[in-house]
Amino acid sequence: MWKLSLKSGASLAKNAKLICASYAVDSRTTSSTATAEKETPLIELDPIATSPVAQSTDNLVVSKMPRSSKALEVVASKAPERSSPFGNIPGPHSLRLISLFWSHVPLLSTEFTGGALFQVMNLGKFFGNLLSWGGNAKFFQKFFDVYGPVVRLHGPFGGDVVLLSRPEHASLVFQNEGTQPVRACLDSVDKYRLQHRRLSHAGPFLMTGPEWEKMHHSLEKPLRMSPTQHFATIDSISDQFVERISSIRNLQDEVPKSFKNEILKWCLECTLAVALKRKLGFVDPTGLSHTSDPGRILEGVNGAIEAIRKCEYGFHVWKFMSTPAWSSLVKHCDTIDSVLSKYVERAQTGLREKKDLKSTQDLSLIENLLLQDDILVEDVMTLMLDMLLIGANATTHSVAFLLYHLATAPRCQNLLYKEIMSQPNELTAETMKNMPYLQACMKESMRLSPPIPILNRILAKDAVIHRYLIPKGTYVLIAVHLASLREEYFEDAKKFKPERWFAGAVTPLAQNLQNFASMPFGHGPKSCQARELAELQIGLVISKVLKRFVVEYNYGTIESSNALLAAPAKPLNFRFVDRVA
Ligand code: HEM
Repeated sequence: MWKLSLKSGASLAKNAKLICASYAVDSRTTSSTATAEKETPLIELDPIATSPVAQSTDNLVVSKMPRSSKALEVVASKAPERSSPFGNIPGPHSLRLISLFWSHVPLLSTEFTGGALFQVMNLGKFFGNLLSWGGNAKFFQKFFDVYGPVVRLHGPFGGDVVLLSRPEHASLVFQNEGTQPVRACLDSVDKYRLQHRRLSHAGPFLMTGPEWEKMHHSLEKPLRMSPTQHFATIDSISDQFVERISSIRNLQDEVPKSFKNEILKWCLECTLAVALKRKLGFVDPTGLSHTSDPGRILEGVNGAIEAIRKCEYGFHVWKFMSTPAWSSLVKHCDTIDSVLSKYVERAQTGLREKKDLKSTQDLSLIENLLLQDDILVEDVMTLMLDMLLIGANATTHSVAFLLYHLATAPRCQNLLYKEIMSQPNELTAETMKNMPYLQACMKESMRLSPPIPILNRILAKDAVIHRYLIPKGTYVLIAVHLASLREEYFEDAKKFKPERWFAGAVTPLAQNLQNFASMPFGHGPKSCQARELAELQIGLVISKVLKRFVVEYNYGTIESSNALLAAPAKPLNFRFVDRVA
């Protein structure tokens, strides 16, 4: 059905070869950087070995992220004989000065440097515009433009941060992460749970080691089953959302500027429907009362996200004294917790009353977890909070950006509409798998606007990256958004071109590189556990919306905001025009 542009494939294949050369050079031992550029690659990568796992849908294939790349493993096994010491990695002097100053203050940790980095971005004017805030996650590019592909930010006590963006460098970090990778994030949430609430664990996003593995394992089956198990509920919530769009439009068919909140309500309803197996009424056609349970959760989620952003992206003073942002975080997380605890108690009572429980098939996600001996009730609570704060917000932003990209690419919107109309009237989890253009649109939108634009890891082992020896324990930030916008990996990188994801559009080798250049759901054992659920929710709601409306956006370009969770930086006053039958 869909034909592919092999022209772009040829050019990407050429780029892929160049990048292969750079893998080889990175992992080799050379004393001179100058001669390295001229050397031929040590290893010719086998395109078959590097072919990504592919998901076949008739004659169309949309490539999936490979769990690990054999080609990259081969490269990693070539141990370097010589490398440049960590201290040689270039980085900004202004941050070095700041770190010296702050090292006199008895606080901080590695995350301080991350916090300072974002703080300094806001103060960019004091640093000759070098660090000026670009309005979105692309600000890292300024560091790479000045210091090259590997940048070191100096931490006060040696807890330095290394910035990376190239896929070949990211892949080396992932190869070194082992079976229990460590992701450093959200110290404020960590403190709220472990110190303020005195819980035993910090939640699936923040946990590490064997405790994380246990939680991860417990979540695996219920999350894998949830797209089929809860399809009908998500389907009906999405129908309600379409009705809500219809009812909140003005005479010009535009929805209010606060439309993102409407998407969030749809998403919270879907997320809690999976968690609790009940609808709470977020997408009520008559609107939401502030005092209702869904109203309080919505306010709590919006408030908590804003408070976490303030805590994480400033100096971490809240670690030592209460600040307004910290108090707000506590207040909003407590609110969500108090509402949700009621539902968890009901689930516990319900389980006690259920006699002869033969199958877990019909249980909600939290019932599934409550039945497991080694999962505490407080773990279930933190999981739900993580799902609402991080999962639901990431899904909301993905829907918002996909609507925007389709609105500004009418040709693609039209092709997708045709694919939707070629499906049976009632969509199912199975028929949705047979919608390759929809899948390609989702992939392309998340490439251009990933909801989580920066991945991070604490290095589990020493690694040689770009011939620098980076020690175990270093905090590494990977600006995945930047890689996905580079021409070496994606021709016409800034354009929305879903067709680029079809099998055969590029060589398998180039496709493998693209997969490491665009990682919206992360990579490896710590990658997103709810990817299939999130993709189903997004695909279903977009299909329903496009079936009913033509979507337009008339207010220019929407960039991503500068945040851990990248949100659309402008109001989403889309125009939804009824399709003429
Ligand atoms: C489009 C929506 C979503 C995106 C783009 C997304 C993306 C991500 C990313 C980038 C990570 C970190 C990966 C890494 O460090 O390698 C992650 C982790 C995770 N996500 Fe998602 N996510 C989405 C929706 C959801 C939803 C709806 C849920 C829950 C219902 C969820 C549950 C999780 C969990 C539990 C983890 C932690 C996995 C672990 O560390 O064991 N995500 N997600």
